[in-house]
Amino acid sequence: MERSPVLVAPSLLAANFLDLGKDIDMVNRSEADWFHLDVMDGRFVPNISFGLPVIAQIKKAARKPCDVHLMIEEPEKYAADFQQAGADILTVHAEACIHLHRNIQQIKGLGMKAGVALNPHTPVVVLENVIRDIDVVLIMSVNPGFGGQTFIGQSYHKIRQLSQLIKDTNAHALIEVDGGISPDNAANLIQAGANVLVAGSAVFSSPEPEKTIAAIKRGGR
Ligand SMILES: O=C(CO)[C@H](O)[C@H](O)COP(=O)(O)O
Repeated sequence: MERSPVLVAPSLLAANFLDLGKDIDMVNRSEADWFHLDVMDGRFVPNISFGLPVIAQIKKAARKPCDVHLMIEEPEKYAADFQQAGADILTVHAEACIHLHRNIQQIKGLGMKAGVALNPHTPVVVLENVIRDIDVVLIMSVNPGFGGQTFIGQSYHKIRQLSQLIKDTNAHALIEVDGGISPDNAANLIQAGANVLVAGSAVFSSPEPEKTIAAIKRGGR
């Protein structure tokens, strides 16, 4: 069977917020597939980023789906607000959800695709009983909270384990990987089974960001 093409989701966390419209236009023009938007609350992760009003503004200019990654406690309190702000895919952390199954149903009930993120220390097996309900699993390949960190090599093993779980359970979830991704490791990630690659610093610190996006999509070539 032919493999579906890899999706690329530039993370606006690394964009220039003084000229955000320019970076959004670049992503619109590029071969990128989604906008990746990182929301941090200073509690679930040791950093605070941006929230609902900024996402609502980004949504007005974005011509591609908005993939919102909630690094926040009690995400269920805000799911409807993020849907209103324009999230197409809403990802919560397994570690932040006491009732993960309920949270996934809530997101889908609001008409969004449901994502579940796993921190580097969280084993894939925690998803065994919900994997068939999930649209996207986000494997964090750095500890969440900051851009520009070094990719954690153990993530390859986790991607392969998740890929096997998806096959074994006949699930349809996409495997998204986030943290320390660049054209240098894209081929290995795709080979391991990743379907969606998130990249922040590699894209927005590149002198030719559109070419970098295209290179990640083609596995570094
Ligand atoms: O979720 C994140 C941080 O928590 C970012 O999306 C991720 O780190 C991407 O940034 P970079 O490509 O610079 O590593």
